[in-house]
Amino acid sequence: MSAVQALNAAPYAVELKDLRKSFGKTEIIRGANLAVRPGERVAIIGPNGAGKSTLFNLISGRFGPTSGEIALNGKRIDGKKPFEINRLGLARSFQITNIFGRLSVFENLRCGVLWSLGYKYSFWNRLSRLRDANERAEQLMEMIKLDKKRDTLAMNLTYAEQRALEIGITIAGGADVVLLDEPTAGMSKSETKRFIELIREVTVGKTLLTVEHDMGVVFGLADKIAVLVYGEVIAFDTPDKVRANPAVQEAYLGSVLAEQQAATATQAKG
Ligand SMILES: Nc1ncnc2c1ncn2[C@@H]1O[C@H](COP(=O)(O)OP(=O)(O)OP(=O)(O)O)[C@@H](O)[C@H]1O
Repeated sequence: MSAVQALNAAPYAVELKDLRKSFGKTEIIRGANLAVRPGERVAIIGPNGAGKSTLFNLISGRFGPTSGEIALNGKRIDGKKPFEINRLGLARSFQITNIFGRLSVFENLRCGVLWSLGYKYSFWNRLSRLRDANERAEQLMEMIKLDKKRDTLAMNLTYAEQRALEIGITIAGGADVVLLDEPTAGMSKSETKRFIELIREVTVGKTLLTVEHDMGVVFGLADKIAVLVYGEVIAFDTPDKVRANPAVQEAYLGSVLAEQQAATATQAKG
């Protein structure tokens, strides 16, 4: 079997089948289908209110679907709790930074590692003896390029460094599917560029799903783009094909690209 055949035979990393979610009488996710192969980097884009965050909440188990199926590496996960899904290999970071400000970079990462190993608070006084956790935290710190800030309290890091730390905590448990919600939101252009590079590096060999509004990030990071409009995936393809897709142009991308080009032109003039 060739490598390509083997990949095609492997179960999808994430698969959604006719997924639906209603809040009260309003159906927000309306029969979404998606099949993401292991190792793919996928950006989910779509207009405000299309249901992107809801989709993430369904995949990570924060909400249960009204109907339909979600599978992770071929195993059904719909209806499971977030921590169970996490143990099965899916990790998610949030738009709101989820770190301990009064702990150092190293301590934050070590907490992430220990959490993933299922340690309890009572073990924390023996932390220094947990050599595996320490080693893994050191490795993570190098991966996210914060090794020079090892003992800095998280609250004293820059915003971009805090977001990097958060990604380190997210991947601490070794999940092979990573969900990042607007990873570069609030960053400057140069920070964003560096951050995309960092995300690429730390997710090598992993499956990545991001929700993203910034088309620069989408086209710089994604192997494939899923376009969500009114709770349905209307296109799922490579960036070039999605860009050229008339249905996507009409429903979303045409106006967004025009807006972003206009904003860039205004900035250039100013
Ligand atoms: N817990 C909830 N209860 C009721 N309605 C909700 C809930 N969560 C989301 N919604 C509604 O679902 C719709 C989709 O919201 P969602 O946040 O998933 O969209 P989105 O595509 O992520 O939007 P944005 O790009 O603006 O972040 C919105 O109309 C929102 O008000």
